[in-house]
Amino acid sequence: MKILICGKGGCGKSTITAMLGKYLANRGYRVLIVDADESNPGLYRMLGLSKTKTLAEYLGGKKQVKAILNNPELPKTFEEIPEEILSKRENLSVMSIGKIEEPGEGCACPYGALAKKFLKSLQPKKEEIVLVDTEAGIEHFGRGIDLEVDVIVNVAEPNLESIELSKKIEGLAEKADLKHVFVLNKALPEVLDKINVKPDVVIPFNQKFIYDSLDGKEVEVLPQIEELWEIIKYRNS
Ligand SMILES: Nc1ncnc2c1ncn2[C@@H]1O[C@H](COP(=O)(O)OP(=O)(O)OP(=O)(O)O)[C@@H](O)[C@H]1O
Repeated sequence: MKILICGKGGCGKSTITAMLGKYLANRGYRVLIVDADESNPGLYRMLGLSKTKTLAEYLGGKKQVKAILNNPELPKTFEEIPEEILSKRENLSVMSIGKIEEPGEGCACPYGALAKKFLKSLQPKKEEIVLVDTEAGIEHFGRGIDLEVDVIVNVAEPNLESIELSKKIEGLAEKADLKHVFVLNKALPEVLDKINVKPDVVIPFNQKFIYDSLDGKEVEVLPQIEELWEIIKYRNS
């Protein structure tokens, strides 16, 4: 199964991706986390893993990626993914599509196109799960990355802008006939009375995440992730 995690900037996409990845790996699934956010540095830290070469670097850099996109030979199975782009712990792996590193290096579109082709090519087996952590906003819908996954996890935090964006994501997912799960993250007591949407899963505000982030520690899996996984499975059945 391929699952994409999206939402407004800072709503907790990487935190939820990391928690879900760790939870599923502990349950015995083979998990591949694909970092498709061209600017996000936090995901590897949250998993307690170190960074590796990106897929774009492995292919020879951005210029090379543009050429390869016309005729890509990309992995179809987990086994075909080059070891040097994977950071691993037991049955949990993480890889990155490509990062913006230099001022004036141009837009991230080639990385978006590469992410789409990579996800289209990769066909996970029954006990294999691919989790895609996207960049903030809805650019990935425009790029068609969402069309390559089975379920979308739409994350919002309790502020008007984040909830409005999640409603837009819900509308786009419905238009494209995509299965989706709505998660309200960083929820504070009584916040549900103040918002006009009903989340599938509510993840509470957890002060420990702030300290863990400052201390460079990996995230601990909250109990609500089990509920999230049950709903994902149900929506995908
Ligand atoms: N449930 C939570 N309670 C408290 N803090 C949280 C919670 N979830 C995430 N955070 C914190 O919010 C911040 C942003 O989280 P995260 O990096 O996961 O968001 P993101 O949506 O991936 O961000 P970006 O859009 O920059 O990629 C981090 O400091 C993280 O520790």
